[in-house]
Amino acid sequence: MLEKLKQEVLEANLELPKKGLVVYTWGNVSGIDRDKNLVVIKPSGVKYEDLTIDKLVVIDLDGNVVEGDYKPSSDTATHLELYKAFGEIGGVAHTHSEWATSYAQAGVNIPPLGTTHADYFYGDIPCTRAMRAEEIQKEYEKQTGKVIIETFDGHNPMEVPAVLVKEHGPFTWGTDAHNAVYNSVVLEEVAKMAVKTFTIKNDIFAHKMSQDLLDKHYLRKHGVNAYYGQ
Ligand SMILES: O=C(CO)[C@@H](O)[C@@H](O)COP(=O)(O)O
Repeated sequence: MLEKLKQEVLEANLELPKKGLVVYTWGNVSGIDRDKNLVVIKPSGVKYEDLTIDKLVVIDLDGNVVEGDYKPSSDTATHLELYKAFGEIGGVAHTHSEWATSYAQAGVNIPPLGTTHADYFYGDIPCTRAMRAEEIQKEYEKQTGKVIIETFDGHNPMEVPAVLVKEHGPFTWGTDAHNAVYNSVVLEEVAKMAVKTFTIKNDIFAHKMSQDLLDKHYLRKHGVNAYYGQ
């Protein structure tokens, strides 16, 4: 069942160590079949070098395992909350990539400083609020998803397909599992450049890019009259 989606999710997961975004088992990727409302996700705690298609887990939107012999990722409930709230997304990725996680640990949004950011993210990449004790103690992973959704209240998740979960790390999403990982790669580069920019000169007022340039770069790629590429 879902062989094409499983292949996509396998390749997207394997892309994480290839791009240097995960160490050991510090991440996971999933993809959804919106017709069947089924999600394919990495099994929990399985090393990337041991990951094969038959180890992926198929779950329904309530988290019930429909197919697979392994336990799904411990972050499954977070992925499911995102799929339920953001109807247009087809894939979710989570990593502990160094630069983005450093922002998450500092509890600071990544502001748009230049066109690299603006080509993919139409504004700040937000950091969530800290999780409350009761959210940590009960249904922690589900509550993590809810805190992300709260952070995006009133904002289009496709315009900024990434979030920094405070004291934890980044989640990204996209049209499918590959696109979610692509956004993780871009997020990491943008986070690294932001740290370096502030290291050279620590002045947010000097660096925050103009709204005109942010509009130009985001909309020429993603707007109704986009003209970037072929
Ligand atoms: O966030 C964390 C740990 O802090 C997890 O995402 C990471 O260890 C991966 O967990 P899984 O192996 O997917 O269960």
